[in-house]
Amino acid sequence: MVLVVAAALYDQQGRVLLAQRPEGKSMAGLWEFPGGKVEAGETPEQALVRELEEELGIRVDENSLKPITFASFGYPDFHLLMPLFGCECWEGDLHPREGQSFAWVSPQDLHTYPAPAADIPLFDVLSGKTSDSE
Ligand SMILES: Nc1nc2c([nH]c(=O)n2[C@@H]2O[C@H](COP(=O)(O)OP(=O)(O)OP(=O)(O)O)[C@@H](O)[C@H]2O)c(=O)[nH]1
Repeated sequence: MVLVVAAALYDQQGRVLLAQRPEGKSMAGLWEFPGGKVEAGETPEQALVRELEEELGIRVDENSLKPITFASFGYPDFHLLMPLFGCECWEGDLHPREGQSFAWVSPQDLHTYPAPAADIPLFDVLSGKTSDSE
């Protein structure tokens, strides 16, 4: 099982940041939440603060990370467990430090972006979609 932690960064219009996985990585071209694997000895919050600095060049206080939901998804080669934290404040401007493209997306439009299968239930949560409303 692989523990990955991810962030839904919100701008002032309530849009969410998606990043496109660059060429050369697994699942290249798909849009996902910034984040990455939790390393040995890290809490999920510490890992997310580190990843956001490494990937986007922003500084986030752990206290600004609010748990939203999680993904638990079986890929053919590993099982992903991924808590998703919301974050509305950070320091610094976003820079694609790993060559990613960025998109600020209204929650109801998240489904129009091709994404890893594990993310689809997370898009449902963020857009307020329930099984009753399908
Ligand atoms: N950051 C992030 N990773 C996700 C999301 N959804 C999802 O399935 N993943 C998967 O979780 C893993 C995160 O790994 P990572 O981003 O730290 O590492 P990486 O690019 O080096 O991955 P790789 O070793 O698979 O190439 C990847 O397999 C990625 O495809 C998501 O929304 N955000």
